[in-house]
Amino acid sequence: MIPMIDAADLTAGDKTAVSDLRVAATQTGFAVVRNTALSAERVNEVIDTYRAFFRLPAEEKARIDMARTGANRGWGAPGSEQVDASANPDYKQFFDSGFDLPFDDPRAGLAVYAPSRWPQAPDGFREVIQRYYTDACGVAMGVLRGLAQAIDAPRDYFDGAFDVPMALLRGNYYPERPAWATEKDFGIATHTDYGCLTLLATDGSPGLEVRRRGGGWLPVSAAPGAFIINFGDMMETWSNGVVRATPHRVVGGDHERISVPLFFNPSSDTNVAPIGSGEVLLAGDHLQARFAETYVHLQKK
Ligand SMILES: O=C(O)CCC(=O)C(=O)O
Ligand SMILES: [Fe+2]
Repeated sequence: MIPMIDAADLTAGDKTAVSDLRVAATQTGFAVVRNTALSAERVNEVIDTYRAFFRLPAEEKARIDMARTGANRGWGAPGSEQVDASANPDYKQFFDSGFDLPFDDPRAGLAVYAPSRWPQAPDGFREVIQRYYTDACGVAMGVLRGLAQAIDAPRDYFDGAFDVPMALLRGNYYPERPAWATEKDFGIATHTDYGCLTLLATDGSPGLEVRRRGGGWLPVSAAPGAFIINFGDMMETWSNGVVRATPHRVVGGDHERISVPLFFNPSSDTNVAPIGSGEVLLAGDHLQARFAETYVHLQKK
């Protein structure tokens, strides 16, 4: 069973909400969070906005193809991400945007803070996506405060680490599963997320499957307005394995599907080495290493 958590209860420190989040973080790996500051209307607007972008001709999207850059901002064409080395590159396409650094920030040269690349169409795309980015980061921070409490740390434990978040907002577009797809082809192949917390909105249709600890796959879906959350590799490392990163995938089926993950990651100079280990592992290096493994254009050949 995937826990269902009320965000307002979590903010209030409600015991049940906190203990449900503890179960999600340490056992099931996934939860559904509802009653956040983001309404179903807002999420539908974002999904419709991404859909209008994905419907543009490929030549148009190619003008902001991330493959021509050394970073991961803009359009990711089908086949541009390979999250599992034993599977083929994913057949999904996607659009990634990131945190807007002030222009004089000394971190401006880092790929993890690369400037977003915006399409000329559809109208209003940038405004809708940036507004959602800001508000989704707020919702994610609220979940992290609950997580801190759930793992017996002070509620503000993570706050200082996320003031310049390497947060990446993605729109995923899965077409109908292609007729040519083999058992090595996926919408997105089996993977764990790379960062700390993923806040996932979807169009409500099924497709996501979560690996059960005992084996097998559990379908998880949530209507727009509810969010699927899970934890990534960085949080697993940082928490000394207390919080777990859980593998998941989308095989794809007979319908198109849009999902919108916010990958919520701390500032690049955060030490995410296991707490108490005395080691140093910078969040920026951790994240960049995972990007270099999985984005085809960043893979070392
Ligand atoms: O589309 C989904 O439901 C999951 C997407 C996902 O796992 C990802 O983008 O990391
Ligand atoms: Fe994922």
